[in-house]
Amino acid sequence: MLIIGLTGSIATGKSTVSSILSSPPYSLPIIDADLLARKVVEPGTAGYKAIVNYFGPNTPDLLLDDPATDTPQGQPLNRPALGRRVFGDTDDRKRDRQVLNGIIHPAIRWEVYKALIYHYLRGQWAVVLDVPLLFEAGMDLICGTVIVVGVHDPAVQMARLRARDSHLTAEDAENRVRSQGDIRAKAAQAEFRGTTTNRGVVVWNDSDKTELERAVKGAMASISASSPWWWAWTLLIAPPIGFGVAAWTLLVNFATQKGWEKKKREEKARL
Ligand SMILES: CC(C)(COP(=O)(O)OP(=O)(O)OC[C@H]1O[C@@H](n2cnc3c(N)ncnc32)[C@H](O)[C@@H]1O)[C@@H](O)C(=O)NCCC(=O)NCCS
Ligand SMILES: Nc1ncnc2c1ncn2[C@@H]1O[C@H](COP(=O)(O)OP(=O)(O)OP(=O)(O)O)[C@@H](O)[C@H]1O
Repeated sequence: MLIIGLTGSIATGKSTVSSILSSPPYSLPIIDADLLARKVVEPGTAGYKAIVNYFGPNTPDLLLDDPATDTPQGQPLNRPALGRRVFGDTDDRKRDRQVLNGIIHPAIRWEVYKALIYHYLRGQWAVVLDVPLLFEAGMDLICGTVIVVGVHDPAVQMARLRARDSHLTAEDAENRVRSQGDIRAKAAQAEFRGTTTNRGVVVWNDSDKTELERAVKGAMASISASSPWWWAWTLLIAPPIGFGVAAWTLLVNFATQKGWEKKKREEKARL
């Protein structure tokens, strides 16, 4: 089964690409990290308790004060309030973001592995792993292909973000955009994996949605040509081959990650 990592920056169009890929003619299953990130912090979970313990004492509006949303396990998190604590580029925000990531990411990873096993056993030829922080969380390691969805103009990205999330102030939106790495760096990292082998694909989403659909169609034509459905069935029917291929993918991705880190270090040293 081919694992297609789908990433980008905030509001660059990952979910839009996800919904294209989940519809015909592709009809691929989607594992959405943003949804899992919500599931693992529902009232009563270990993630919820850790967040309330750490952020509760100095975030008075951390929990929703609305009887309609209360659960027997407690009041749900007030996500915009938590967002204001962790998005931004001051040292405090960065530290708090690291703490939140440390609580949520291991739980998301576990949910992702369970979902991957489920789709593998169902004989899917490919599955889409929609993870905004795919590279940052090191999840590119398990992907056969990584698609980065990017927008060249930050003003377009900001306008789409504010049109979609109208509850965010201009400052909240700025802080969210600044909390993510530069999209050009993510695109370069995908290209470094190898565009000719389809291990890394960049889809630019600067124009309208019809243009985006066309770009996705082009990308999927070459990805599916290099990983046909009968290959997924071979991997399922012959588990030793499946495990061998998975181990090989991990090894190649690990070497690529190390190569990328070395390149970044050398570039930094030259400055
Ligand atoms: C801070 C939270 C509560 C804000 O929730 P809210 O509903 O307002 O936003 P939502 O979850 O829809 O996120 C919107 C976008 O923000 C970006 N984003 C989310 N978390 C992070 C993060 N830790 N660092 C950088 N960008 C992030 C992503 O592009 C995401 O798609 C929430 O984003 C969260 O729990 N983040 C930590 C978990 C995480 O890293 N999620 C991303 C999946 S890997
Ligand atoms: N090509 C496009 N033209 C116009 N609007 C677009 C285009 N692509 C996406 N959008 C809109 O921009 C907004 C952000 O897109 P989307 O939700 O897909 O981004 P995302 O990368 O998944 O965001 P997030 O990181 O916040 O989850 C949505 O309202 C979407 O409908």
